Amino acid sequence: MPEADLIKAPIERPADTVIEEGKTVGVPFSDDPKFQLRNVEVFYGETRAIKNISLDIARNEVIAFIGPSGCGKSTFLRCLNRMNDSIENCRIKGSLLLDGQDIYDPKRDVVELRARVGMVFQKPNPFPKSIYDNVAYGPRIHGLANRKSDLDDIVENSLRKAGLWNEVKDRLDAMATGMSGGQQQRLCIARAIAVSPEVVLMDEPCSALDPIATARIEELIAELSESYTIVIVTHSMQQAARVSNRTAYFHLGHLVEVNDTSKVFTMPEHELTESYITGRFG
Ligand SMILES: Nc1ncnc2c1ncn2[C@@H]1O[C@H](COP(=O)(O)OP(=O)(O)OP(=O)(O)O)[C@@H](O)[C@H]1O
Repeated sequence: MPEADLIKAPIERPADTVIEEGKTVGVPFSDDPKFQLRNVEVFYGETRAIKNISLDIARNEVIAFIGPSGCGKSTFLRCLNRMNDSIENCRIKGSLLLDGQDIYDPKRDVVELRARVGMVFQKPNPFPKSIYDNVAYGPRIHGLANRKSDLDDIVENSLRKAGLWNEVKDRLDAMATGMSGGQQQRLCIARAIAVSPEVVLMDEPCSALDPIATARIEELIAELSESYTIVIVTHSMQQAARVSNRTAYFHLGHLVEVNDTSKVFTMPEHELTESYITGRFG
C-alpha cells in the first residue's frame, strides 16, 4: 500500500482501553539487540512503578520514551545503567541484559557499566572545573590515557563530536560553569562520550534549553547515532518524531506500544497512544 494510503487507513483499536499487563503492541523486539529487557518491574517501597515490561533496544538505534508525567519513563531509563541503585527503597525484578550479560550481576563493576552506558541529565551538570578537566575527568579515572598528549586528543575528539570544539578551543582552561546552558549540555555530552561509551541515555536533555540550543542537540543526536545506541526520554513529541527510529509509549508503568517512530505518530496501534499523541491527555 502506498504510504499516503497507509496514513489514511483506519486505526485498528482494541475493544476497550484496558491495558493488558505485559502486553505491548507493535514491535518491541529486535534481531540485533544491545539490551534485552524481560519482565522488568521496579518498586519504590510497596509501589510498583514499572509493571512487567519486556523490550529490546537495538544496537545503534535511537529510541524515544514518551508518555504522560509519572508513567515511569525515567525510572525505566535509569534501570539501564543502574542509576536506581542509589535510591534506597528501589527494587528491580526481571532480566536485564546488555550484550547478553546481566546488568544486575552482583559481581558487575558498576563504574565500568556506567562508562559503557553513559548518561546525560535534564539539567546540564558540569563539574565546577575547567572545560578541559570536565572532559578529561572520566578518561583520567578510567586510566584511558597514559600521556598528556593522549588525553589532549581524547578531549579534542570528544569536544569535536559534541560540536563544541570550535567554540571552546581557545578557552579550555575557562570554568565550565561560565558557559551558556546549551554549551554546558553539549559539554556534558562530550564528557559522557570521552570514555567511549556504547550507549548514551538522555533524560529530557533539552528541557532546560532554548529552541536554538535544542536544535543543536538534536543535530548532535543524529550525528552520534552513527556510533552509539541512544535512548532518549522526552516530553516533546516533535522531538521524538525528529530524532528517533523507534518510539516507546509508556502509560501508568506499562509499556503500551513500541513501533517505528513514523508509525507511532501517523498510525498508532493502541488507542491510548493515539489519545496521547493527539493531545487528549498528557
Ligand atoms: N525516588 C522515588 N521514590 C518514590 N517514588 C518515585 C521515585 N521516583 C519516581 N517515583 C514514582 O515512580 C513513578 C514513575 O516516575 P518517573 O519519574 O519514572 O516517571 P516519568 O514518566 O519519568 O515522569 P516525568 O515525565 O514527570 O519525569 C511516579 O509515580 C513517581 O512518583
